[in-house]
Amino acid sequence: MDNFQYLNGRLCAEEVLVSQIAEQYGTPTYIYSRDALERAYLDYAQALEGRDALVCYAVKANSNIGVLNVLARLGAGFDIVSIGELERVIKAGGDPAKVVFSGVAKREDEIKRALELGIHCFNIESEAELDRLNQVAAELDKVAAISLRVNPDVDAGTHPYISTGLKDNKFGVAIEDAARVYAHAHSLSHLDVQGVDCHIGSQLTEVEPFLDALDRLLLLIDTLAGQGITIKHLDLGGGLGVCYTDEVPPTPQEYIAAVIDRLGDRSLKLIFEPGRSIAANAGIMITKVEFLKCNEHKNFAIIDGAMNDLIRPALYSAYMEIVPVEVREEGEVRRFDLVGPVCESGDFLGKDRELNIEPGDLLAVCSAGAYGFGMSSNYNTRNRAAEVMVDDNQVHLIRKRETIVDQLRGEAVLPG
Ligand SMILES: Cc1ncc(COP(=O)(O)O)c(C=O)c1O
Ligand SMILES: N[C@@H](CCCC[NH3+])C(=O)O
Repeated sequence: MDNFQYLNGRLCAEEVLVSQIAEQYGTPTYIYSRDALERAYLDYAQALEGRDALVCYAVKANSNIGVLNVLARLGAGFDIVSIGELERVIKAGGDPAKVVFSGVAKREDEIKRALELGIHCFNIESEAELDRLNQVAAELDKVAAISLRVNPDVDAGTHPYISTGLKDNKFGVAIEDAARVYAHAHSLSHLDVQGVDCHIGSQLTEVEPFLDALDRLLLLIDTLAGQGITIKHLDLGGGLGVCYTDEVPPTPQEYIAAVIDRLGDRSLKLIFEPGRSIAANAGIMITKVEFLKCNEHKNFAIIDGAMNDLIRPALYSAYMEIVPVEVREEGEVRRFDLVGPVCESGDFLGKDRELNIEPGDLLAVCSAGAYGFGMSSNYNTRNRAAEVMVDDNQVHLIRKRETIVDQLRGEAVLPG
């Protein structure tokens, strides 16, 4: 969180006081740092310099078009999982020729639009999806570049909800079926087999599971070569973790160096789909303490940010660091559960946090740039938060706070 630091006890986003941003834009608000986003992307791009490679930022991590635009300007590619994400990429100035399309159930209309826009590759997750793509491509008289997402049955050692590379998970084609499915893909007239793809999970803090998966994919690539199918690119998905508490994940440089080392003299184009490791530490979410509610068992700090704004703690029991925006000189540190206004006992952003706070104080939830706003909802008819980006000490509103009028647009009562 280098771009969010204290100066004389006051939290700054770059050199802008976070309290000033709160005053201008209200709370809860997501604050992103352009510099942090750029540096995180460049960590990948620079580690791959001199190689045929593509860094496809996983749009789902943070799909704000201001965020996408910052990355597009650096030449990023994008990993999408819906046509909505592709439209965002286009609106943000991204290049469709650098887009890979993941996801287990691409609809015909989504495939059609992606083919018309000329994306780089479809990451296909089942045989049925291969046939669907071939049929839509034939109707449009196009040839679709594909890679198969292979499920290598590797334990990513992460939360079960964000583990994707095990036999039990819905994702990809089982590695033992892959050679047969590739042969089928190769036989289809409107498909061009280009790559092999996998994504074994998110928030990985060790390099070994990635390398285990890589070893299995390399074996598959050699088997396919024996079948006369030449694989040109290797897409290892996303998944590199960040530090939320005390995790020490490998850096992108370390991870990529280990991958390149494993490739030997194979001349494969490399594709990565990082989401969290680009966006998480580029953002915080700020919220205000409304009330303190203390009884003999517990102290609750009731805040104006809730599970609808940031669902990671409620959904995965994820730990997110929460810090005061202005450090109090006086008063006492007490232990609080930080709970929101939503009518659910699971509505908390943090538990048992030692803080010196009073009503009206501002708090910042750290590392909230990924899977924060993008997973927010209108539950309890709450309006979605505002999003701002700090750039060169300027604060830009990149999504205005939603209003109830915005929310009700499109809803209707029955006639009569
Ligand atoms: C196919 C695919 N690629 C990339 C990502 C991005 O993962 P992460 O944010 O962990 O880098 C995901 C999400 O886990 C994914 O499902
Ligand atoms: N949404 C998850 C990660 C899942 C990534 C998508 N496959 C999180 O907040 O940690």
